[in-house]
Amino acid sequence: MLSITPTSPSLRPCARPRLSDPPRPPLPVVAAAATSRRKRSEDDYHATIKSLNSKGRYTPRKSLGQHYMLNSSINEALSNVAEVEDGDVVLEIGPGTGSLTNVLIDAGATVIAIEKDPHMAMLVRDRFGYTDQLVVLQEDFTKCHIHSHLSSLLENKNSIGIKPRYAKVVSNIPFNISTDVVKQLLPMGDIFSAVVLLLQDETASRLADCSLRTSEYRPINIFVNFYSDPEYKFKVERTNFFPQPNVDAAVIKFTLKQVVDYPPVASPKSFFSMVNSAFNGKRKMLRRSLQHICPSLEIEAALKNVGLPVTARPQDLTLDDFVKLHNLITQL
Ligand SMILES: C[S@@+](CC[C@H](N)C(=O)[O-])C[C@H]1O[C@@H](n2cnc3c(N)ncnc32)[C@H](O)[C@@H]1O
Repeated sequence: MLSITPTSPSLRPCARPRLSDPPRPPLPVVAAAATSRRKRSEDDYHATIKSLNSKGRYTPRKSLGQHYMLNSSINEALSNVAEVEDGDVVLEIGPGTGSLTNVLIDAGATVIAIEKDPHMAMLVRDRFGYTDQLVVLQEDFTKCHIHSHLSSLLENKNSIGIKPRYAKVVSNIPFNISTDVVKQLLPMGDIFSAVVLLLQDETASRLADCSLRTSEYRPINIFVNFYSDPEYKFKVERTNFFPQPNVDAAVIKFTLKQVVDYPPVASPKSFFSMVNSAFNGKRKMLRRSLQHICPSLEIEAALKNVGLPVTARPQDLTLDDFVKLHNLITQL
């Protein structure tokens, strides 16, 4: 006989939307999702609305990119892409109502969640008050000292009695801080092994697939490939969020390189300064845009040495080419 429990999503007492609720979005679609590890989904549309109403704050804040995930299978897929397992330490940026946090805690992780909105920080603290697997910091991620927060957690033994060597990042972040998040986290291969993010689809595609000689090829592509191996995982339709954004999203995984595996440059700072100068004069040939580093003739000789034409422009160079060029012209 079929037994129905109060936890069946469609029968929970909170499942009735208020009259003020916006129309229910169409059935969410995920282009690809990993196998679900949990038996039930708690954070659907009704649960999200109930959660927002519970603190007397129903209207999501656009300035904070508050688009809440309504599809637990996508949260499961994010966790699976990061291979979150018992004893992991996971950083979550912007937990919101805690739908992804719920899945991460369920997978056995200790989560450090950084939430800028004080109401949402309070909400998520209340929701998971029963467990010591969650630390909530009410801070702006772009301004916080993430390294020191994480290092102290990694020094402790985890729930299965070992000290985890690396933490992971798993987050559905506000689209407007994507670049800041990527720039801040990717060079942290000393504390993170993987960074799995739900980003705007177009941004995820641009970061994962950088084709030479296109207008999308930018210094950020050199940066991403210097510090990580990026992989576009799957597209997430906009109908999966409340409120619905104007664009689709996608999951991207950055497997972080450890410091010993970074391309061999004497100083990443001087390397990226050269790359930025090269792209600042995008239509200019490198023999002109890098003239402030050394004379044109020497740049031409270095380009030939790398196997490139003397007329090369920044969008013609791979990461490897940039590394060779940098090492040649800065060691002259
Ligand atoms: C796209 S929502 C995702 C919420 C939740 N993770 C989910 O999947 O439903 C982004 C969350 O990030 C928070 N947020 C926005 N800017 C932030 C910042 N600079 N630092 C930390 N959290 C931020 C927002 O308040 C919001 O809760």
